[in-house]
Amino acid sequence: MSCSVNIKNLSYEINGRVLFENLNLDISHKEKIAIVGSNGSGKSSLLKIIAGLIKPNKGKVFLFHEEMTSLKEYKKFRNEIGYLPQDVNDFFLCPTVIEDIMFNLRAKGLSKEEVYKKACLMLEQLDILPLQNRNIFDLSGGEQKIVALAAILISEPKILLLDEPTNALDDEAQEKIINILNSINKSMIIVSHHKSFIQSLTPTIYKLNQDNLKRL
Ligand SMILES: Nc1ncnc2c1ncn2[C@@H]1O[C@H](COP(=O)(O)OP(=O)(O)OP(=O)(O)O)[C@@H](O)[C@H]1O
Repeated sequence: MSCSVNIKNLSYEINGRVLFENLNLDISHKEKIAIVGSNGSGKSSLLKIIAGLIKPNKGKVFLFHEEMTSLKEYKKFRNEIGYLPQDVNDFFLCPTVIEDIMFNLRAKGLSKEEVYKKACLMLEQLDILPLQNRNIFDLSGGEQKIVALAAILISEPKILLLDEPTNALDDEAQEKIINILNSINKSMIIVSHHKSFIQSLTPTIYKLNQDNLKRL
């Protein structure tokens, strides 16, 4: 089976505390998996390693069968990975919602008109079109989370790494996110404490527990 992400014997420790050791995980092309685990077990750290934001102490990460030997190596896959951090405060690059959502596609050289149309469509899909001219930093935490997700989804990355995507979202917004993520046929790793949310997205759930990943 073709794999998007392969993790081999990954170990990570921070401040002398081992978060995981010799961890292995394979995520197939277009497979969705969820990772659960108690607070501080290392779920966000694992996602950051896969996203190329921090380096593991040991082990290998392969993206699309290519080994990521250094953080620099991730550059060529920047457009293929959509990483939603748990805390989106530092995520945004532009002051207004519409500018931020348009940023990546504009940077790729697409015309302003084309990108604006796509951005409005994405905002409409997520039911946040009225927010388009708002200053991002005036938005609520939940609104910011949906805007960040819109900014990721518009670039159509091949792998989505979503850290607590429903954190701070009301029931209606959660339902919308579930529908959108279910309609996307991409590889996804979803970290969440929200059981029913996870179950509505994937039957493949792993628990990060006592240094290793166990399939539930
Ligand atoms: N930059 C850092 N400096 C020091 N300690 C860190 C750092 N990043 C993470 N940690 C520690 O590593 C441990 C794992 O953190 P991580 O955020 O990966 O856990 P988590 O499973 O995602 O937790 P939660 O479910 O609470 O979000 C925690 O004890 C955290 O305090």
